[in-house]
Amino acid sequence: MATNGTTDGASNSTTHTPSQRYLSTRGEDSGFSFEEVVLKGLASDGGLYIPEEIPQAQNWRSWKDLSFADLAFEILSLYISPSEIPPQDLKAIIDKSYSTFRSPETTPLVHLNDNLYLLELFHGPTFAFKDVALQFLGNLFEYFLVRKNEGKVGKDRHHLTVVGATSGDTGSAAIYGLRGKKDVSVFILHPKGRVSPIQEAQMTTVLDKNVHNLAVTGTFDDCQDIVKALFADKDINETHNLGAVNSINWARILAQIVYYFHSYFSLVRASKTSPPFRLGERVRFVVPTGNFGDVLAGYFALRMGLPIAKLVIATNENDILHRFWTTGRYEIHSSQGAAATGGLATDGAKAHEEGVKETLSPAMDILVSSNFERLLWFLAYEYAAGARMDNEWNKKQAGQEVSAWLKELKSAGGFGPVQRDVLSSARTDFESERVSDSQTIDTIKDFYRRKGYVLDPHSAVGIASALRSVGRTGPEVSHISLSTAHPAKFAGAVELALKDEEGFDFQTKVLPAEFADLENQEKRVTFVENDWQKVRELVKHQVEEELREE
Ligand SMILES: Cc1ncc(COP(=O)(O)O)c(C=O)c1O
Ligand SMILES: N[C@@H](CCOP(=O)(O)O)C(=O)O
Repeated sequence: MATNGTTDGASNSTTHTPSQRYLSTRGEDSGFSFEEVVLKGLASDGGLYIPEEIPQAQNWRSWKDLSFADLAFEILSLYISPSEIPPQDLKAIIDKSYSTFRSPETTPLVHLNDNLYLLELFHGPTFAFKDVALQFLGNLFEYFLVRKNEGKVGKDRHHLTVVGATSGDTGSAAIYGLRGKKDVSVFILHPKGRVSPIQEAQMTTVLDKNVHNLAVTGTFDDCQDIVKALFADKDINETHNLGAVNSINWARILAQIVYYFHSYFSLVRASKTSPPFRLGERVRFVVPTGNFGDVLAGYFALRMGLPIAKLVIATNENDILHRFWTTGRYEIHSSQGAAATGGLATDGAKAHEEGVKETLSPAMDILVSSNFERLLWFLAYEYAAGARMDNEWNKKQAGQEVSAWLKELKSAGGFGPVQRDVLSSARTDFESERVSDSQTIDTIKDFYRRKGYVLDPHSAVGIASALRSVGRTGPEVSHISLSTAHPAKFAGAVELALKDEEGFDFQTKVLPAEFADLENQEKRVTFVENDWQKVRELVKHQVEEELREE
């Protein structure tokens, strides 16, 4: 049972509905409040937090004409008890979070052709979909800290030490969500030399005292492992109140559910087909996927009752998820690759070096997708529920099964094949695609030639997958493909695809004014080895310095 935070397990059970109480995917912890879950990030048993129940959006049809912020309020209220955040406060946090977006619709839907639509998620401060959740999470952290620290001074104040790993986009979105905020230090680890120059500049040119960029000699998975090792370390956890900005933090997933509903309603309003798309009709969403956070939010929307026919997972050549949906095995290396190298690599760092491919969609160059664990829990729960009606027993079983799978992933580099019913249940809601770099380039070219539209490489992975999906369903099924970043963030891939196109000029056609001088500005970054204990000491030292200067 939860013991810290503003509410305890006992009072939670009376003031919070089951969808407003949280448990760990590894089964040991339950009964947490939203505030506890947001501030802790990762459960102490190493699991991820999920709501005890997914709420039904009974009135979803009546939300059709709501603004993005009003819709967010309706959806978030199902997961956050008013006894924790009073409705007027939640509304104010949401309004503040989306006031920084450049588009009045926040996440506009663009018609590409026939029944194919692109959901532009990059109109926030850092031009990536991460802003949707991280503007909200930054304001949420601030809200909780102000409340915790009321009337407190000096060492009595609760100081949050945020640690996050990034392959480029989460880092800058988190930094823009938290820069200059009181009582928070932010440490962002990125793989040195493996993020795009604009992404690197977006992060390292922020010179606020509470922002620390660490360039790690390694891959994104190494950075993610360091973050998880810090969360698992009692020492720093007890002294530094670690907080998470990666999608291991439940608030990230929660905020992303909103744009599935919002884009569905935009489609109803702006349908270009005859007969038009009607409220209640089912749609397919296609999601460029790395850490499985974005598409998991779609799964929650589906389970809440939004008519989603399928969620299509679009991976690049780092295709662990596509291989799972194809074979039922979740393995860092494909069995073929393992055979070639004499077996599965069991050393984490070595597995990452050998396994991750550098692609033209670098933000998705991820070997192990952390949020997949959350889906595994729901799959394991359904499997258990098929055999027994006892809800509590089923939850326990699900936690144990997830723990066993994750243990095997760690020790043997993979697990599976999972039970046939588990795989078929995964296939009911999801399909998967793998898109190569050359297909990514062809898609960017093709859409520029046909529509004059410049896709970023991640969104192009989505569109290439969407076209395959349309090939299976026929053109009568509507598809919404998520556009996860502005093309200017990935100049290399975009120029490679379009440099020979007549009249194409990156500076005038793609680059927003906000990026024009970014790379020439003063930067601050610390280089670190791929060693979590060294990172721990650095974090401690820099927080101490920061607090001393206050
Ligand atoms: C531009 C871009 N597209 C897609 C993704 C994949 O999203 P997710 O990790 O939520 O699957 C990321 C990073 O996570 C990203 O930065
Ligand atoms: N692509 C991400 C990787 C981190 O994923 P997250 O969604 O778990 O924060 C990035 O751009 O950093």
